Amino acid sequence: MGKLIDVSMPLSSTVPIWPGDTLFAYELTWTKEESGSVNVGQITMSTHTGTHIDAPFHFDSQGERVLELDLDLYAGTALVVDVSGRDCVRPEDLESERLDGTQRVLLKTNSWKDRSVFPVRIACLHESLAPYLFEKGVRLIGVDVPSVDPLDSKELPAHHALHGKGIHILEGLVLDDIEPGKYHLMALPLPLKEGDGSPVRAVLSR
Ligand SMILES: Nc1ccccc1C(=O)C[C@H](N)C(=O)O
Ligand SMILES: [Zn+2]
Ligand SMILES: [Zn+2]
Repeated sequence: MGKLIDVSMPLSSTVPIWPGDTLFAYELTWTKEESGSVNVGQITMSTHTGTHIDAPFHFDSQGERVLELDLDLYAGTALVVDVSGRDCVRPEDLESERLDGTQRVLLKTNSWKDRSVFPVRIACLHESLAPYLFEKGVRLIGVDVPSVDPLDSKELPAHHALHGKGIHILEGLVLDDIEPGKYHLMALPLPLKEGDGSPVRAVLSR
């Protein structure tokens, strides 16, 4: 396996968050001077900050929580596909790709240009993508935007359609410098027992 390429958003007080959601904060509970031995930090954040996964519980109250998710979903071969320029990604946009046998597909929409602010508009996934990807054997879909649905959607058709086909969701990847093609992905969630989502450190290697 080659060198790891980081495709995660750095977490700091300036990381853009979903409007109205909890701001990211890191602070020291005790400085080395105060404790006499060590600096000890604490973090406060929404589970949907930066590069993260959605557990089905995020949009389905009966759905699985983070700790119940199969870790194998988040580690293994992944195909990076360039779908930039599409408003809504549909099966025909993926027809020329060799998806068969790829359990993980990462879509490079290039629609979140300024990572210092939360986007106003992003490319989304059409719900018909779910049965198409399912037929191809895909189990994880990753995107370079904060959501697989339009930002103002309440019904979340893509989230539900993907979940209905057992396809899990990874959001907020940084794919700007990644050439389309086949990689090895690792993006493991934290072992949050009741979590509806989790930040991940997502990496690719050739
Ligand atoms: N963090 C939020 C706060 C309030 C309302 C929605 C969200 C979301 O993250 C939903 C989004 N559909 C998502 O893809 O995860
Ligand atoms: Zn999310
Ligand atoms: Zn989501």
